[in-house]
Amino acid sequence: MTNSTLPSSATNLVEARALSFSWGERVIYDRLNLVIRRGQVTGIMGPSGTGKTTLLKLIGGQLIADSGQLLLNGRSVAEMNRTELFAARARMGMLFQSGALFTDMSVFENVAFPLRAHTNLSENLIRELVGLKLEAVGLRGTEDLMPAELSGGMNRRVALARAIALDPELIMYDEPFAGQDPIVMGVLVRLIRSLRDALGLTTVIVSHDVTETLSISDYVYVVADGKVMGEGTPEQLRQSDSPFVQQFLKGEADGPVKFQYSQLPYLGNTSNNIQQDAVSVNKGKDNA
Ligand SMILES: Nc1ncnc2c1ncn2[C@@H]1O[C@H](COP(=O)(O)OP(=O)(O)OP(=O)(O)O)[C@@H](O)[C@H]1O
Repeated sequence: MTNSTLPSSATNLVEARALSFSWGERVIYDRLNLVIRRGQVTGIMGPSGTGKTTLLKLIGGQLIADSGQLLLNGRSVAEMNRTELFAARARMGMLFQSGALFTDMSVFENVAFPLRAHTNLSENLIRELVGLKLEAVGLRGTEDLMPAELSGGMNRRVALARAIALDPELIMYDEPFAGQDPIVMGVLVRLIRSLRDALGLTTVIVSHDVTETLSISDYVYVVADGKVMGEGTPEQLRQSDSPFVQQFLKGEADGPVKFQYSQLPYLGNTSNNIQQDAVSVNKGKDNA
């Protein structure tokens, strides 16, 4: 088979094809196209509220597109049954912004949690694997500590060890640097990169921390107004002549990117608005 006849899933673990998604009246994605290439670190950047977390939920099959497709290993997430979705999710590690550990469980139990939920491994093997994952994030020996005894940065690293417990093929980080001091940020940048290098982990980072995301990514999408406004290697993006991209990279408040919550006119806190919010929250598209 020549390269041109290979299916796109040979190189692309995830593909969004003309993907549209709205919360109520609010359009989050309007025929979005992007790919997550195997073994690469892909950064997805955009102003707050553009729908970066929503995209991770679409990839994880917790939300389903209104139209277009979200392909995982060449298969449409919308067409997977519950068993297939459960299996696909077991191959994904997610590190959410809150990075929440179970506060009433030790570090060991936190990292062991996905192993217990998804496998029938013996207690000895679980102990071995938890040790290896903690080693990978530089925290071997912390097994018996409780989350409250750890610093914020250590908490995040334990959450990372938990996210890689099942040797995922894809790991997704939602704002991994948010609220961390520069030293912890540096540690996380190196850790994310070294996990990619050591395990060949396909990695997605959604973030609005420009410097860190550009320093870590092989390929970056800048998303705003439901579309890809710019894409390329970090170097290509820095040289982009798109005003959107330049405004975003430089963190300027004035320019083509609107840094406001909603493009709908402000109507005051009327009961209509409250009803509208309730409708979008209850829209029932959650597939979790
Ligand atoms: N369950 C929901 N019901 C209604 N609207 C929602 C829901 N979840 C998210 N939204 C809206 O969708 C938009 C995108 O949210 P999302 O969390 O994906 O953005 P984001 O880019 O990750 O933002 P941030 O960078 O601030 O975390 C926001 O305007 C948000 O209010």
